[in-house]
Amino acid sequence: MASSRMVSHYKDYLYSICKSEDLSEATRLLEACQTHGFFYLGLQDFPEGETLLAEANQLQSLAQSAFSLPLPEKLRYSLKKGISLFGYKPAGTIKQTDPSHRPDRTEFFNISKDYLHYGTALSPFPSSSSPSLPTSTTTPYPPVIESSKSLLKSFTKHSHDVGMIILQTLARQLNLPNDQEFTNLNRFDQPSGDHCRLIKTSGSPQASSSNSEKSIGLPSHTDFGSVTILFNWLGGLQIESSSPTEEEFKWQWVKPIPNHAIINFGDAMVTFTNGALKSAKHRVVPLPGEQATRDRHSVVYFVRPHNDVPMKPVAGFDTGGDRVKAAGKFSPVAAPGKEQQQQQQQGKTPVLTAGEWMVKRAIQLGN
Ligand SMILES: O=C(O)CCC(=O)C(=O)O
Ligand SMILES: [Fe+2]
Repeated sequence: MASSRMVSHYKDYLYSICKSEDLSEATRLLEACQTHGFFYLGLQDFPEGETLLAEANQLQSLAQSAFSLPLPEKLRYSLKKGISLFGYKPAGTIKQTDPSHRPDRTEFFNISKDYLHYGTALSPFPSSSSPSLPTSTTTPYPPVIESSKSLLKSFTKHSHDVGMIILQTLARQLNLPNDQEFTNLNRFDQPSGDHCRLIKTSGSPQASSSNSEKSIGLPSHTDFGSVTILFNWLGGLQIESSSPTEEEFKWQWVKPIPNHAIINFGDAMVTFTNGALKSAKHRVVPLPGEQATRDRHSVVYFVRPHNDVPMKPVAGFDTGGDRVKAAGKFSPVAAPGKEQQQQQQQGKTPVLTAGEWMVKRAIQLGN
């Protein structure tokens, strides 16, 4: 993909970009975010980057152990659609976004940052939207995951830090009056949907033939948070081209590059910038060639706006006119409930909070 040239080195480059010492790299970062919504981030040769790479590798091993548990055991930790984003999702549950409604081959564990660091918040959803939610249980994850808590804590903190540097850099590049404009909406110490996701996409002996027609790795979707920091080791990820000339070029491969993270933006950033930044559609397809039968693991960290953040453009992008719908699918303007009607009567545009918005997006995506 064209953005493969857009390779930044963690801290060194990004901090220098923040200090405006490397304007050309910062400009390319902004361009990648406006066009592809994806870029690679080199993590080698810097202590902090090497640490994050090592943590991602260890989490890949953890994923292998966690997914090798028997299905009934994994199902004991299932996330509850529309109730909690966190927990286990079995394969075959996400069909809505695939045009042929093929079942997905991906299972994952969503592990809450708030649970890891603050011991709370199995649900990121504000109690007003879901009054009967449990907010914590003692063992929300299998023992193999629970016993890796310190690794998960470290990975989530380091990944969040990377996300904040990127957001600060973008705020500068977009000439926002305050370069903390985006980071202030994604604070680590606030209750949010931030989480680490461990993923397994199953290979299958028949994967390269007719079976591949009947299932898909992970259907086309946009992420709905702010920044996604993704580590994968096998191919299969594709993004929708920003300028497809012909149908066969509609999807572009995003191959893993050793020692790099893949960064992409989610729909929250589209909302905050009223469309100036892009959240690209992406999917995971059955692996090409000799990789076809191999199980594929990914490790992800999702930075999401904290629960009480209003989902509306930030100062500078709030033109007062029409608001862009993130991914063309879902407008963060609230459906007129009682509170929203009151706001409308007062001449205000009703706006969902990030917590409320994420419930709707999660249900829409089938998880
Ligand atoms: O596994 C991958 O490479 C992509 C995963 C992904 O897009 C997601 O979890 O949202
Ligand atoms: Fe994704």
